[in-house]
Amino acid sequence: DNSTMTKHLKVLIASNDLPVSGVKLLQEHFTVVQNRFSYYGDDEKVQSQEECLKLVPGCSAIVWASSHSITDELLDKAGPNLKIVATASAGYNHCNVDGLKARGIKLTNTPGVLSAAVAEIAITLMLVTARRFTEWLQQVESGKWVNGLDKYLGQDIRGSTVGIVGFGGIGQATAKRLAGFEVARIIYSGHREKPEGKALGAQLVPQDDLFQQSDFIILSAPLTNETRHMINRSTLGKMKKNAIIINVGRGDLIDQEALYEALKNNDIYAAGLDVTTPEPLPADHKLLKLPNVFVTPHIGSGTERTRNEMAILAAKNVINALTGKSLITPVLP
Ligand SMILES: O=CC(=O)O
Repeated sequence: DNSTMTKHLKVLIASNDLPVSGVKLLQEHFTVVQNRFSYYGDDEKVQSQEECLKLVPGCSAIVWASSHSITDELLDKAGPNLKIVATASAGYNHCNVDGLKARGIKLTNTPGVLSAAVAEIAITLMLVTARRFTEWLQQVESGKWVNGLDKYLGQDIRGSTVGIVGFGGIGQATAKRLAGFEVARIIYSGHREKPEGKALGAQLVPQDDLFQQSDFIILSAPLTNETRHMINRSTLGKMKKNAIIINVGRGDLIDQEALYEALKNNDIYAAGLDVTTPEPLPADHKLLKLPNVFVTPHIGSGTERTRNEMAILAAKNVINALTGKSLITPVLP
């Protein structure tokens, strides 16, 4: 145990909601300062940002646990001690990679541990959109059921073609979970063939083919300049009338205005979104008025086990970085 060697190092936990398992692990090794305010939603956003700027000077590490952006101002305020930012998320589009790179600061994320939980939400959203839960739930709430044998019929996952955009950990975990659903085909798009594809019965196809052939299109790609608005008027125009889009990646993978039009005109069948632009999506947003949309509030990794594993992985990356060991899940080594 060399924790006495590191106790003088200060670590900022930049939000008040990191699972306590991660907080405790960090406290065993470092002097931990933690944001008292919530970074999710908007209520305490300004206080939370101010608190971070106040606490960060002299810190050797920051554990980031929100989808808000890491600003240059924050990194400058931290000063030369800052060695690593560990984000408790798989995505790192919000992490100011250029700013970290320019300052020689390491970055880690938490892929892998959350793949199963996010895949479960992808499957959930496939089921609830294919089976028209938005409409059914409205009927239950109003007490007026219209469940005649030929009414409000849904679609089967059985026999369908499922297209997965972004066949990394989450995409593969989703394919794995489809094994019992008797789908006809699993196809995926991306830069290269993945060695795991064969065992999962998944086949690499050009992205346009995926958009044209899929009954379900699952977005599990990271948000980059290349993937931003990959779902747009043009790609929506290639899709089948019964296509269902599931997004468990990032809201900005989709041009939401174009998606709204396609859903409203029934050019496609439905959308299941765990991520939106913005987050939170305002309660009166027009997307939420459509009968063929089901939205969840960015809960992909939200299970007890997964959030704990993410917190611990983030903490372990910090410990390794500050004790000269190699990072477990590096983005910027
Ligand atoms: O959105 C959640 C994540 O990137 O882990």
